[in-house]
Amino acid sequence: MVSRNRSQVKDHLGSKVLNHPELRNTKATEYMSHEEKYRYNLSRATAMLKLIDEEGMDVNEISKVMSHTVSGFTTPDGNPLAVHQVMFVPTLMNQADDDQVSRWLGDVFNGTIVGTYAQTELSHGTFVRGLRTTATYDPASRTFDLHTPDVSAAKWWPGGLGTTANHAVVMAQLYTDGQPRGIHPFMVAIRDRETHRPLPGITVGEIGPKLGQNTLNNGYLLFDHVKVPRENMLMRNARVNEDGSYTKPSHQKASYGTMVFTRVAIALDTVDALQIAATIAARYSIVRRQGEPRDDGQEPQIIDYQTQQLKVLPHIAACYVLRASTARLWEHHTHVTSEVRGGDTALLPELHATACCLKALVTQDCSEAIEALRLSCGGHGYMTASRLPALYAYATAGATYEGENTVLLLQTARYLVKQAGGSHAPPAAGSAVTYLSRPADDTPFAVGSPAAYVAAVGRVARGRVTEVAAALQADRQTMPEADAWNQSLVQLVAAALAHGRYFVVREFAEVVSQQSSSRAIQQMLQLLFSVYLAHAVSRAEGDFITYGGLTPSDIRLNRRHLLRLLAELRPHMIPLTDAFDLPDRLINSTLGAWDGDVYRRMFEQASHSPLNTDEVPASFHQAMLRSKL
Ligand SMILES: CCCCCCCCCCCCCCCCCCCCCCCCCC(=O)SCCNC(=O)CCNC(=O)[C@H](O)C(C)(C)COP(=O)(O)OP(=O)(O)OC[C@H]1O[C@@H](n2cnc3c(N)ncnc32)[C@H](O)[C@@H]1OP(=O)(O)O
Ligand SMILES: Cc1cc2nc3c(=O)[nH]c(=O)nc-3n(C[C@H](O)[C@H](O)[C@H](O)COP(=O)(O)OP(=O)(O)OC[C@H]3O[C@@H](n4cnc5c(N)ncnc54)[C@H](O)[C@@H]3O)c2cc1C
Repeated sequence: MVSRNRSQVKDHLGSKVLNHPELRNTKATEYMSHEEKYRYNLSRATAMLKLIDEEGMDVNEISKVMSHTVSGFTTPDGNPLAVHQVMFVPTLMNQADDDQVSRWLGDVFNGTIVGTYAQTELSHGTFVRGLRTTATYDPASRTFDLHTPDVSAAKWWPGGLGTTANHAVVMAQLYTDGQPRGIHPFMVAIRDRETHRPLPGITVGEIGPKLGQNTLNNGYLLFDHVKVPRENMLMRNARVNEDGSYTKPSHQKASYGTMVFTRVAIALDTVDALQIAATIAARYSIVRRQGEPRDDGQEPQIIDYQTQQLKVLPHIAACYVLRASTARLWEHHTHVTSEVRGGDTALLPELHATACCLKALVTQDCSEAIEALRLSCGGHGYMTASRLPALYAYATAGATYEGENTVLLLQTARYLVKQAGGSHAPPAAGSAVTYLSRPADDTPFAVGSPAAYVAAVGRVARGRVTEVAAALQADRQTMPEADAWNQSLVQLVAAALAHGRYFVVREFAEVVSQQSSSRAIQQMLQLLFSVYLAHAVSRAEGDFITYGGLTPSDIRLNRRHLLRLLAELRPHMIPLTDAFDLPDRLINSTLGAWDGDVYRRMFEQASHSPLNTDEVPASFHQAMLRSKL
């Protein structure tokens, strides 16, 4: 048992979620059927929406409340209204014009309209320009004809589409005046508001079981020449006039804006999943004792094994570092979005590049970390009731949806090599890429100096980007662009990740230096930062020798330094995870409860297995005896 002051849910919104009359009583969902799970998660997601509405929350508050969706409390098997909340509503708010907003938003907020974001098709997800659903404008009837040419162009994946939504923002190839105009968003009613039956010309349903998040309610959707009024194309950016004439958007990728927002939201949100996993593994690692008894006669706590410290502690440091940098990205996104709404798109390319690489870096790091934390809990980490499998399934989905990570890193790399080659508009003041046009920071490497580590991370990023930019430039002289690009793909991805790492550590260095409320807190942040940096070097030693200016001797020193830092961090592990302030009901894990009463909880959860209801289950007589085993 652990004795310390119990952490409280200080956060007002968090306690509103936990104590909401329709949410506070939870049920175990493991043994429910697919349909029962969906009904349970949907009713809880609806209660959350009502809460958001009753409280009149702004986007920051919504993001806080939504962050509970990853927990085992609100919608433990996936939130069927997540895409409504995180993509459909933001798309209307940012891509519909003022008239359209006033036409639809009332019904959205009173729950009459429930939507999804229908972009991906069976045969195209990544290559958005290749989508094949068409929206052909007819000036005579002032309608668009929405059509799915064949089954490979069926929409496939949209969350909430399966059985929940009655509307969709559909991304389709626009044709006006016989000309293709590219991908544009359309507001389309897909089910009757009263009966919920699919409307004429619409085929819709759910796609089937997945690795996780099975109540996200992903669906398919086909159109058979469905007529949509002209006023239903979202017209804040591009316009189609009554006569079919077309007005271009202010930025060619304006219609991709929702994706940028969601990438930022996913980066922020995946750190929540890591915080939960880190809390579970930290608590379990002090409760679990196993091995040859020590002098005090007790078997050792597993956290006192050096290998266990390496499996757990760097990920606690990562929670702090990634939380800070994703929060900064969220603020930056809010700023740039308001500029774009005012017609100034100058900051959009860099926001896109940063959102792409942070979404990729964070989801990759968090899913690897959650898997390491699951393994750190041995056999019991494999139990569903530990919650670690679901957290992994959640985080790893983030590596695919909203832009597959490799593809997003290549978007960032495209921006970086253009910056390095001077073929892009120069970066604005405060840009994250100015380091590419300056001489490398030659601060000598020294273990124990976070500033020296940050400089080395910067040299790796700079070295990676300039090297691949030069290789690409050389290849372009001898082969077609697509071949030259393909020739450098692996190095481009590495360059974008190195740039992302540099962004993250610079942001955290600033957070540490600005922290002035308490010396003790600053020292703790410095220790966490040192662990993160030493671990980052240990994971990419080759890069730090090749580009970062470290010698083999520095590498050896860093390995020892990291292990010393872990031993220094170990006594603070529980306060550092308690500080995430995650109540037991949100964590919902047999291994990660605050009181450490692991074994009793494990037995308690086993008692729910339907196979334990009867001493001899009916299946014994029906299957085993009959087959004469
Ligand atoms: C008050 C109330 C408020 C209410 C508000 C409520 C708010 C609530 C808030 C709550 C939030 C908090 C809680 C969160 C909970 C999360 C739970 C998650 C649950 C689960 C959700 C699951 C969701 C998952 C959903 C999905 O998965 S939805 C599908 C996502 N699908 C993809 O992501 C496809 C990827 N593919 C591409 O994005 C493109 O295909 C492609 C690769 C870019 C190539 O695009 P292409 O058109 O070929 O362009 P290029 O030729 O490569 O580039 C040409 C030029 O354009 C440039 N450029 C390309 N892009 C862009 C871009 N964007 N922007 C700008 N520029 C761009 C490029 O830099 C280049 O510039 P240049 O170099 O020329 O200067
Ligand atoms: C849980 C979940 C929820 C989702 N929700 C939604 C939703 O609400 N709405 C929606 O519209 N979609 C949704 N999606 C779809 C999702 O956005 C796509 O699956 C994702 O964008 C990846 O696209 P893809 O499936 O075409 O992958 P592919 O592009 O087919 O990826 C396969 C492989 O090809 C590689 N590859 C592809 N293109 C390139 C390239 N140019 N260069 C190098 N490598 C490349 C990738 O790196 C990857 O290794 C969801 C997906 C999941 C898993």
